[in-house]
Amino acid sequence: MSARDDTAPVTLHLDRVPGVLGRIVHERAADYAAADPALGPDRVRTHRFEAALRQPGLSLIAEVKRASPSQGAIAPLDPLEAARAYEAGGARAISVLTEPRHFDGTAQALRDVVGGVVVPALRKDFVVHPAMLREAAEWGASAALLMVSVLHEATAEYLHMAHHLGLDALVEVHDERELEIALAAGAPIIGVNNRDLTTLHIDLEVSPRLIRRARDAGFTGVLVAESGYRTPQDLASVRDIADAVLVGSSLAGSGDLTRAARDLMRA
Ligand SMILES: O=C(O)c1ccccc1NCC(=O)[C@H](O)[C@H](O)COP(=O)(O)O
Repeated sequence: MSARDDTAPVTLHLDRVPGVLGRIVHERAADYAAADPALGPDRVRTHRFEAALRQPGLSLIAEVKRASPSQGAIAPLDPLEAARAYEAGGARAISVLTEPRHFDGTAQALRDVVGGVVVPALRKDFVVHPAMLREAAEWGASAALLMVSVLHEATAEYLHMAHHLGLDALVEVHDERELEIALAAGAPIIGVNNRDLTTLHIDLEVSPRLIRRARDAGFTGVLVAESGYRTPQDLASVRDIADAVLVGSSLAGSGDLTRAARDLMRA
C-alpha cells in the first residue's frame, strides 16, 4: 500500500495564493483535478540531488528555461542540448521546467535531460497534486520543487510524499514565515527565491538574509540561493554562505550556455 492509498488527498488552499503565482497554480490544479493521487510503492531515495549540492564550493543548478512570465520568450532551447552544455560548463544539477503555458516546458524535456546527462535533474513545476510527484519519479527526476508559498501547512506532507517516491525535494521559501514552515517540516534542502512570485520583483538581499537566518536557527541542511543572478559579482553575497545557486534566465538567454555557466561561477 502506498503512502496515499489509504488517505484522502491533502487539501490545498490555493485561493490564498495571490498574483501571477496564483493564476499559475490554479491552472495546474485544474490540469490535475482528475488525476489519481495514489503514489504507488516506496522507492529508495538515493539523495543524488542533495549529494551533488553538498560538494565543496558553490554548486550551480542550471535551469532549462525557454520562457517565463517575467521575460516572455527567452530562447528556443533544445532541452537535452542545453543540459549537456550546462554540464560541460560545470553545472552540478539541471533544473527542467515542465510547466507548459508560461514556461514552454514539457514532460519530454525532463525525460530527455534525465536520459542524456550524468548530473541529477530537478522537476521544476508548480506542484499542487501528488500525481505531479509520482510523474517526477516516473520520468527519472532526482528531485522536485515544493513551494511553501503554495503548499503552506501541507509542505510537510508533500515532502513526505516526495521522499516516499525516492525524490529529494527543493523546498522553496521567500520570507521568514515560509522559512519557519520549511524548517518545521524538516526539509533537508531549502531554496530561497529572490523573486517574489506574486509581483515578479527581484531582491538579491533576500537569499543572504534568509540563509543566515536558517543557519542561525541551527539548520545544517543544504541551502540554495535562487533567481536573478547574472554576474559573478551578483553571487558575492551568497558565495560563502550558500551551498548552491539556481540560475535560469541569464544562462538560458546567453547564446553560449557552457561559457555563460563557467563565467558566472568564476570566483
Ligand atoms: O521566472 C519567472 O518569471 C517566474 C514567474 C512566476 C513564477 C515562477 C517564476 N520563475 C521560477 C523561478 O524561480 C526561476 O525559474 C528560477 O529560480 C531561476 O530564476 P532566474 O535565474 O531569475 O531565471
